[in-house]
Amino acid sequence: MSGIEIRNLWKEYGEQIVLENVSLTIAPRAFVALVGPSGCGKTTFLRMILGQESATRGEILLDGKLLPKEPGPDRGVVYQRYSVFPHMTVLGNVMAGPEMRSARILGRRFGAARRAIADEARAMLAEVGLAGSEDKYPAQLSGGMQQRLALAQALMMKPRVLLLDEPFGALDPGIRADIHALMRRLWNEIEMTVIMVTHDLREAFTLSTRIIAFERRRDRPEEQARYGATIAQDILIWPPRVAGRRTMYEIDLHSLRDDPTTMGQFAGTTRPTGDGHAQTYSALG
Ligand SMILES: Nc1ncnc2c1ncn2[C@@H]1O[C@H](COP(=O)(O)OP(=O)(O)OP(=O)(O)O)[C@@H](O)[C@H]1O
Repeated sequence: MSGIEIRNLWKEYGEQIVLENVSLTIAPRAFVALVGPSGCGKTTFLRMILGQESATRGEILLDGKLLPKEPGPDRGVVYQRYSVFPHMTVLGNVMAGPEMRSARILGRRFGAARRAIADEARAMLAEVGLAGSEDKYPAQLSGGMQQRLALAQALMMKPRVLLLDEPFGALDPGIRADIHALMRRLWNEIEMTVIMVTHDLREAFTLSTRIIAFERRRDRPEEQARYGATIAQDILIWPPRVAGRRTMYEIDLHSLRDDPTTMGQFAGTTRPTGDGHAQTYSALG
């Protein structure tokens, strides 16, 4: 399981309030898209879940336990660019994380352990469509291939939460469609919760189970220091998507009733009414 609970989270940098009182429950295996205007704190929010930034106030819990203060293998991340090591081969990049972990546990890497990691890395590269590129360096790959590599590298650590910061933002539309299909397959197959920052609403609707929009409700310059961004919209994708179940007919809608991913706890959520139609609640009313 990998449910995330965010309780009354605030982030301030000096005088500037970036995030204001964000509370959110994310169900295990949800795919949440995070949208909002530039500078509203999406990356900051992701970095707090990753453990690269600490909250000024509030808590983040993963499966009911407070998140450790530093990044760990339970949380993987892919950025728009520069997620991979340029001086390592494709295979080396994918092996690096597990090798470091096994070196820490065993003191050094034994031949058999290393071979097992290499086998797993090759299988992962095949999974993301990079079989045959094992000996290349990242600079020899296209942008789409580099992002596939970054995904493979993150997934090798078997994260419970995968954080994506505009991972497909720099790709051409055709390549982006291919990698969307890959991303959807990986989310269906692997037990993980995904949180993705994107500027592309179409991408958000294509991939996610739920869209969270951050917005600064008061945005006059003199108010910026006193008010941060918070959740302005919480939109359920309808018909619902559930990881591992590809069609609506495989989804037991009644079992979803207590699932915040699909039922949405906040104003602005689109809820199924039970008769197959969606009902949208006003965001601010
Ligand atoms: N380390 C930092 N020190 C001070 N201010 C910061 C720091 N990191 C971010 N900020 C500020 O916090 C605000 C939110 O930044 P953030 O990058 O999280 O926004 P964003 O919504 O991801 O923006 P974009 O969509 O443009 O990537 C910005 O005003 C930014 O300048």
